[in-house]
Amino acid sequence: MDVIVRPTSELKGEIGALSSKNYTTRYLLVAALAEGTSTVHYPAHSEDSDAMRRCIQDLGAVLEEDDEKIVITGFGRNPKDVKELNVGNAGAVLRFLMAVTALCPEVTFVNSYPDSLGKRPHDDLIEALGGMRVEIEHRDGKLPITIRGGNPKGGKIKVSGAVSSQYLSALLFLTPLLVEDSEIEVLGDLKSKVVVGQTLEVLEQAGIIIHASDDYMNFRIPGGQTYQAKTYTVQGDYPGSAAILAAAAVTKSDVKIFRLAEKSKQGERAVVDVLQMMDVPLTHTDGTVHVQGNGRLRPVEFDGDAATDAVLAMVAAAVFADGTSRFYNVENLRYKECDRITDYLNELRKAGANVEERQAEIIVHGRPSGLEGGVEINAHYDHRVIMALTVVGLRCKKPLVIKDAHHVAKSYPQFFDHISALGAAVEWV
Ligand SMILES: O=C(O)C1=C[C@@H](OP(=O)(O)O)[C@@H](O)[C@H](O)C1
Ligand SMILES: C=C(OP(=O)(O)O)C(=O)O
Repeated sequence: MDVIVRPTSELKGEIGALSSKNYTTRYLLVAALAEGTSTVHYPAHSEDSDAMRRCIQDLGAVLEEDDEKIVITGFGRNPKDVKELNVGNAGAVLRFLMAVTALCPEVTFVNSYPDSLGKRPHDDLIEALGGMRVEIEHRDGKLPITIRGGNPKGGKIKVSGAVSSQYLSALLFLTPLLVEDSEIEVLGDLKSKVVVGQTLEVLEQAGIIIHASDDYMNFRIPGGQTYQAKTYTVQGDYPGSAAILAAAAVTKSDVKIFRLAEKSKQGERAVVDVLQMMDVPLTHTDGTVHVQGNGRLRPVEFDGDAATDAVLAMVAAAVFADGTSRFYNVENLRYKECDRITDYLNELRKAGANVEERQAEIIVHGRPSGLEGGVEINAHYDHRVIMALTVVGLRCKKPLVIKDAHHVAKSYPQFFDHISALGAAVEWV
């Protein structure tokens, strides 16, 4: 399904933030790894969180849910001997479960999104697991992937963090369950380092002990641990809310988003600071971000690795700034649902934006007078491209048609409902 985004000058109203995708996937997983019954309040409902829900059920967790919570009885360190798992298009879910299914005799992860997740690399995790007595069959580091485990070993483990932090997080979920102690050394750079903080926070809440160096490059994990059954509450999601905040920043607006904790470990919380640096009038108190935009923005320079899933939304805002913005240290955006540098900038250019790419940088020459628009946008299966181009469409002179906009449901199925409730002229066709 496609969406038409028509020029919209004003946004007004209040919404509750969607629930965090990254915390939901983590809480569901630690609940499944626990022996006993855990409760997750306010879980996200999106394709990615549903993928984790489906897979842990396939692996033997028992779930009961109502509108507000999921009650999960875990399988502990004994997942069911399942033959096949389908994670949809969810990268983090795939990587976390590639590690956890090392406890199973043989599981194949199918390739249901050949043009998106099917193109993403998993070599660094495959290599690390390979050194842990796990045999892996794969197509050049990509899906479909078969994991033959059963009795993985700990000890000294090395993993590269240069492409994704998800490989390290995956090993942090698995290693506490191993018989022996483990030491994980991260090789090269560690990208999206802040997300590892979310993994450690959740592991600690689940009663797991991990000794981490301050720079997250070395870890000591005692073996033989048990995940405890607990009650968790999922916080609001900054990466999805970043798109709504960017939309409020590029229009004349009076928009409030509730449930965005000031003290969150989500790196994308930085979107609030970045918009402030861009002179967008806003306040952030008691978990509410209140934007009173006037459509005028100053350019900004920002290390995007600190807020990886909000970069596209911030770039969309910078498209209308009165000068040149630069988002650097963002190479790993190339290894997401699409190449979020080349593919995304091509779509922005179609709409009329003046943008340049480097291997690890996005440069935006702002056009405060707005863009021409009047074109069709290829979503590249990417929810964040869809949301960012919606922001841009609000300030195009002619409508943008976003093809296959239903892929927004990967993280934020209610996105178009929320933005239209604020007054954006968007329509499904
Ligand atoms: O661990 C996680 O849940 C995630 C880690 C990040 O990926 P990378 O570490 O690959 O950048 C982020 O972009 C993704 O949306 C979710
Ligand atoms: C990249 C993302 O997710 P994943 O890596 O889990 O597919 C995202 O949500 O933007």
